Amino acid sequence: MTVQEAYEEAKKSYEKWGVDVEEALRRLQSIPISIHCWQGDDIGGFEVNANELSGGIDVTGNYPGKAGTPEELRSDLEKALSLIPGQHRINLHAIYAETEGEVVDRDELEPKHFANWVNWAKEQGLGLDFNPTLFSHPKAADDLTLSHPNEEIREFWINHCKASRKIGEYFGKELGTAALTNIWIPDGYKDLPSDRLTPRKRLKDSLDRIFQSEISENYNLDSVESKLFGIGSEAYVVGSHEFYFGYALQNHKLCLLDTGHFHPTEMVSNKISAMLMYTDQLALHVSRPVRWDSDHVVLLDEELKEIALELVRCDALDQVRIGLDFFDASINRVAAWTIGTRNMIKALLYALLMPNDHLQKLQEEGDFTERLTLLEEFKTYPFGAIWDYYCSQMEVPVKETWLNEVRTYEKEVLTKR
Ligand SMILES: C[C@H](O)[C@H](O)[C@@H](O)C(=O)CO
Ligand SMILES: [Mn+2]
Repeated sequence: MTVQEAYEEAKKSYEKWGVDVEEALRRLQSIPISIHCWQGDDIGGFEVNANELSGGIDVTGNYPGKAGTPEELRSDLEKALSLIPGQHRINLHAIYAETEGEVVDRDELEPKHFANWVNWAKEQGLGLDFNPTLFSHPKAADDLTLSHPNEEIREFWINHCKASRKIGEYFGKELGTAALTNIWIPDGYKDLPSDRLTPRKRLKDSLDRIFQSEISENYNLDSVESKLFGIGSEAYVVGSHEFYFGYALQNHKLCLLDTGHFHPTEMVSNKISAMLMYTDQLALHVSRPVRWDSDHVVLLDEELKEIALELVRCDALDQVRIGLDFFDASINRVAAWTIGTRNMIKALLYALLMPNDHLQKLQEEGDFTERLTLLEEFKTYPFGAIWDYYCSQMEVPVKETWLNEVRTYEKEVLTKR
């Protein structure tokens, strides 16, 4: 059976339940995923005086072929993008600035240091998102930044975040699509704090100062990313979920939920509808924690499907900025991007193909037997045939054939680095 024939058959099964498959595919095509550039070089970046990775995050593995220059990173991204259906965004960190050999400290970064990224994004038809980098720097050596008791250090990081918002604004203006500039800080303590409040007061003050200058939301949106713990901040994290959700609500910012930043049994899928009662925009870092915030490559697992289902059921696809955040150096990095991003898109397709209106009605009527029956039976509906057809329509490889392209790229490009 051809991909087309399998699709036609599969389509009929979904249509029996009133699912508009063509509309689902049209909708899927319009959802951009923000792909994190840092999977390509183990969060190394291109600073002239680069420092060791810090901030309580870690990349494990030593797979050969890591990108060592901006050109290599862009080439690897292009390869991954050629295997992923749809038009997407690339998420950059400040450490990916290109300063032509000049040492430019982070508080002095300017839009011009990202001009090559912008030109490349224009050529590729991509949007760009941004993150100030508040780790891997001598002024973050003690893993304290925006909550630092030393005013000079805190000021340095405030200025870095202000500079970052201007870079986000520049992306938005140049590319015609608002950048999301996301602040994540490592601040916290390894052991029990004797004062939880004072660092949080300082963080709030820092954020107020960072966001003082108005930037049009047509160009830049700001998000704040919470965390539960990191390596070296096991006992206390200043920017906790409650802290940032409150801040985001009060200051009209986006609260960013990283799926690896909660207790192991606490599910982000269960938070989306609750938070959307009080805010009209959210952001996600989809990751995969294994025992801890390990940032494994995203799988098409139950939680990923549940997140996608929530976005569809809440009609929130235009309200939630979907970004990825994983870094695995134990496998081919282009394959890591491809697997994780294809899985995110697959989960969205899975959710769009559910008879959601009917399932909602069943719940309202109290028919939990049919609700459970359908939720389970749809797991084995011929979703794969629709996915294959989507890939072929979007001119990317069908099924696992994309791996041949990665293998060829590895042989011809990556192993020669
Ligand atoms: C590199 C990223 O900014 C970082 O992973 C951050 O988003 C995070 O999740 C830290 O745990
Ligand atoms: Mn994250």
